[in-house]
Amino acid sequence: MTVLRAGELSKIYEGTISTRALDNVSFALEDGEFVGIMGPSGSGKTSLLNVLATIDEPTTGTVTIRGRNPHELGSEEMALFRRRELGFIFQHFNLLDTLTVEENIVLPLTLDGAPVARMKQSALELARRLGIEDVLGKYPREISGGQMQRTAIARAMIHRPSLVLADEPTGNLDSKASRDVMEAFTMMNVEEGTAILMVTHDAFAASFCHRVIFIKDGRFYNEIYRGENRQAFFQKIIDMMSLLGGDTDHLSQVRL
Ligand SMILES: Nc1ncnc2c1ncn2[C@@H]1O[C@H](COP(=O)(O)OP(=O)(O)OP(=O)(O)O)[C@@H](O)[C@H]1O
Repeated sequence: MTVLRAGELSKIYEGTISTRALDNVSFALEDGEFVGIMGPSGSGKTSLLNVLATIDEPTTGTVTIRGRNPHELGSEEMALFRRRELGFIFQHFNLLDTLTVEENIVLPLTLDGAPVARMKQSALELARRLGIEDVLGKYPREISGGQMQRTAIARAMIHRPSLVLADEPTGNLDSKASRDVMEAFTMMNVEEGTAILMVTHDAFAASFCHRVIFIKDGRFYNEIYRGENRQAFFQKIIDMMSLLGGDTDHLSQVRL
């Protein structure tokens, strides 16, 4: 079944000079797929993610998530839809500083009024699987970036959303923490069957995806599939990034 469909999406920002950030972008994500979006700086990746995440409206075109167009929902329905169907993971983790790791993880369930014992049990199970059970009682400022991002992953997973949208999830992490975080994404994808769409500049992170879609100047440019070998895929991604041009400072050092 199709989890997410982007149908001929265009986004124009009006201003003194109007900018066409997205130009007729179409693609679909099937159940359980893990897909990366890459492209040079300014190619429209964030605009695309914001439209898909219902944070922003497309100028034209449609977004369909599990057969429904969230942009057609009223604000209350939209809030519920986002909370139930979607998980979000950001570059800056977006954890609440005044809550412990455990409280951050169960936050979506708290909003739904779930029983405390069940929430604690779910948080513990997820924390074990993500290797963060030792820090459940700590505050975000007391843990590492990799642990913060795994906390954010646990929080996104606790609702068992059908789709997780991630924006540069390894953007603030060193290579060891990036690997842990990408392994956590893979666990969520394989064990829970969660479909993931991840925007990234990081070829290492992208090499964990099944497929990477490249965009340039707001348009679909190409897509490549992983196959069996992640190292070979990493090289193909690097080659495609050099072909695309644009900023290459984001090219991650080789860390297979
Ligand atoms: N709110 C806005 N108002 C006007 N123009 C915008 C706005 N947001 C983005 N743009 C423009 O739209 C284009 C696409 O930007 P976008 O942020 O989607 O690209 P990106 O691929 O995510 O870039 P980066 O990799 O640098 O984050 C750029 O030309 C940008 O300047």
